[in-house]
Amino acid sequence: MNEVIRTHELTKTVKGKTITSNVNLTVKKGETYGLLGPNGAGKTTIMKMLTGLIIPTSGEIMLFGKKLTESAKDGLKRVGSIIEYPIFFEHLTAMENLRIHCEYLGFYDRKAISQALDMVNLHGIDDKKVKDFSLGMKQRLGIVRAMITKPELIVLDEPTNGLDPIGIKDMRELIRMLNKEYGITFLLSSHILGEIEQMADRIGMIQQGKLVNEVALADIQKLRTDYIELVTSNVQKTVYLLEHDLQISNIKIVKDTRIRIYDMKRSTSDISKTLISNDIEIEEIQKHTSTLEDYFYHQIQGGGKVG
Ligand SMILES: Nc1ncnc2c1ncn2[C@@H]1O[C@H](COP(=O)(O)OP(=O)(O)OP(=O)(O)O)[C@@H](O)[C@H]1O
Repeated sequence: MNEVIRTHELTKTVKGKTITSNVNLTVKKGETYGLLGPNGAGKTTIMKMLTGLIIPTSGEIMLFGKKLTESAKDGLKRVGSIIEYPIFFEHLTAMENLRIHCEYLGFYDRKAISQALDMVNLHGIDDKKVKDFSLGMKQRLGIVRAMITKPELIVLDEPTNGLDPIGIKDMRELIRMLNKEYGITFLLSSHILGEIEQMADRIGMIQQGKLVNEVALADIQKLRTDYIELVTSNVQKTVYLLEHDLQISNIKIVKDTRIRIYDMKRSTSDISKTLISNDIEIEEIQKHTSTLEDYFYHQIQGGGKVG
């Protein structure tokens, strides 16, 4: 089974308000999948449905190849999750919290707890109560708790939210390590593109409750292009000079006065010198790289799929 999650037309309505509609997403085994979308887009709601915390209004969830329903929740035993914030017994230590959790689940393995605490650098603080933990430590403890029963899928809602830069880096490294070394599949959410970019292999863009696009990061990166953009009032002569004097072939006129050069064999200074020596007035010339932001902006603004 190569698919861990597949949803079909997953929809949630609350009191007549549509929160998510017709979401068809697929999470493949071994990948880190990032749900990306602004606050209120519906990411948490999707994750709650996938982890059995709320029931979909309509649509279907396939978890490890089996349909997830109220009476068939077996697949959830293979899932660990932190949706919104992890809640602990604040007056107890990390170890005590984990023991209670494991006993509750009927999974008791003292060694596994100890190993898991080591893995996330939470050992050596045996006497410290959770109420004295930083948010980053609590998040890491939340992950330990989510993974202690050795799940195949971990669902994390905004795992870096509220963390300081070191906490964010630690969290990223922890997720990467668990994914690469233990083969755990991750479903994460974030409203920050840069975060998702650094953690996910594939991205599902959520906008107003809809899945706008699902794309592999590697595919977007292939689409990144460098170009030189120049602005001049004499477009015709400029294009002639670029083609004939500089042998540049891949040119696009984007507006009346704006030209994009995708053929990067000539530098901006070579181009400027040639044009100036031919009496062309250059209002602006600059090298650009299309970014991931450009891609997503285009998807949301120009894709026409939102709404
Ligand atoms: N039970 C509910 N009743 C009414 N509205 C709800 C309910 N649950 C969620 N919503 C609304 O649905 C929208 C989506 O919420 P959700 O928490 O899923 O978004 P999100 O993408 O996770 O955003 P955030 O990052 O802010 O948590 C929000 O406008 C929220 O207020």
